[in-house]
Formats: sequence, C-alpha cells, structure tokens
Amino acid sequence: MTAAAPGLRVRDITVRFAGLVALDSVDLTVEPGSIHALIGPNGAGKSTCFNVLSGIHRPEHGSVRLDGTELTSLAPHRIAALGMARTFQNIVMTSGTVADNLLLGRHGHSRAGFAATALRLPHAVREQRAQLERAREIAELTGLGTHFRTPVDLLPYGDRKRVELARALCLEPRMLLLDEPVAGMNAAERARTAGTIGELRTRFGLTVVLVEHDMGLVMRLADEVTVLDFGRRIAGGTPAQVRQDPEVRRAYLGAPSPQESA
Ligand SMILES: Nc1ncnc2c1ncn2[C@@H]1O[C@H](COP(=O)(O)OP(=O)(O)OP(=O)(O)O)[C@@H](O)[C@H]1O
Repeated sequence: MTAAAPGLRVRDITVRFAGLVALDSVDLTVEPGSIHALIGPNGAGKSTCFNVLSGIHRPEHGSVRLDGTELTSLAPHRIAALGMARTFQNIVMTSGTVADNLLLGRHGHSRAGFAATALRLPHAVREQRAQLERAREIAELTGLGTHFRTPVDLLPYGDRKRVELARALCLEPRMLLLDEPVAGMNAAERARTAGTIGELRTRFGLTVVLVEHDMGLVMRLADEVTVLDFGRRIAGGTPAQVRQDPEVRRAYLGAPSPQESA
C-alpha cells in the first residue's frame, strides 16, 4: 500500500488569528513509521497545527517538510496526493452506505473517466470492481467488514468514527493525521480503535500523528509525544518523559492530568 514511511519536520510555525497567537514558533519532528501524539489543554493549538500540516491554514512563517518536500505553499488536495490523509474531530459523513463512503475515498485512485463509467465501458467496469474490492479489504482491516453495505447513519457512533479512519486509508496514505480518533467512544470502542491504529501502522508502515485527549490511549500507543500549551511547544519526548515533565504537569492543572488513564 505504501512506499517507505515518511518523516515530518515542522520548524518555527507561527499562526495568528487577528491578535491571538494560536501557534508560536512551534517545532515538531515526527520520525518515519512512528506514532506521534500531539497533546495539550483545550485551545493549546493542536487543531490549528493539524490544519497547517494538511494545508488548511497557511502559517505566517515557518516550514513543514514531508520527506524534504515543503508543504506550506501547497493546497490541501496536493498535500493529500503526496500521501498525507486526515480525519476530523467531528464526523463529517452523514449519508450513504459504508461502501459509498469508502468509494468516495478511492476517487483519487480511479483512472476511468466519468463518461466511460457512465457508459459502463468494459475497462471502467473492471476498474470499478477493483475499487470496490479494495474498499472492502480496507473495511475488513478496520473492523467494518460486516457493515460494508450498511447505511452509515444506522451504525453506532464508534463504527461511524471508524468509517472516517477507513475512508482516510482509502487514499492509500503514507502518513495519517488523526484528530481525536476515539473522542465520544465508550471504553470498548476506544480500546478496539487503539488496537486498529497500532495494527495499521505496522501492517502498512504508516507514520501516524494523532491529537487525542484520552491520555490512557496516548500513553499506550504513542512512541513520542509533543505537548502544546497556549500555542507554544512546552515539552516533547517519550510518553514516560512527558508524564514526568514539570511544565506539562503545570499546564494540565485544572485540566485532565496526563497521568490519568482513561
Ligand atoms: N479560525 C479561527 N479564528 C479565530 N481563532 C481561532 C480559530 N481557530 C482557532 N482559534 C483559536 O486559536 C487557539 C487554538 O485553537 P485550537 O482549536 O487549535 O486548539 P486545540 O488545542 O485544538 O483545542 P481543543 O482541544 O479544544 O480542540 C484557540 O484560542 C482558538 O480559540
């Protein structure tokens, strides 16, 4: 599915909204093939950082390099085409079956044109079959195999979040950005999704960057953690190092402590 896993090098990124500095000269290095968690209290700048990585926000200055390719001047679709796929904090799909949603994710891999598909020309029919087959494989890998033909709005919340993950995988990415992949899930769904993310990383050699408030999951799953607070990077290291960091403990006073296991 993937070429070698890519690394990500973010340097000196600053983003301002009117007077507010949402990211203040942030550095972040994500090693190829690792799972890297971005954590911090509410409003710390995590989503803004994801928006910069995926091309939604252009930073005031700074650099984001995916295996040496500068991303800050590229549009989101160009960044996606380089192999970076993203899920969002809130579920965005509302209609159609799991298969429909995953086939939307396969769109960029389809070579048959609209006319050939509409006219059901043999090469287009073959191509459609192959896309459907790949979408089904991805559904199975993400635990959605039995729901492939189920309308998404009939699925429990946890499975709908997994459709987001599966749809991102349909882009055949090398790097996955997951924005709160287990938010709103119950304990069983969270554990299952964490297991799936770990398996997908190993199986496809993906590099994964995730934003997550569930510290139990972050501590179990991440190889490295970067901590933001008020738009600044205040700490980074292994989960064990970050847990002991006095700045991190201070930042989390009054917010869920990173010691907590959810
Ligand atoms: N489009 C915007 N316009 C103005 N301010 C914004 C915008 N997006 C984010 N902000 C502000 O930038 C800061 C960082 O927000 P961001 O959403 O990146 O934080 P976060 O760490 O993802 O928070 P949460 O954990 O609550 O999702 C906050 O003060 C937020 O209010």
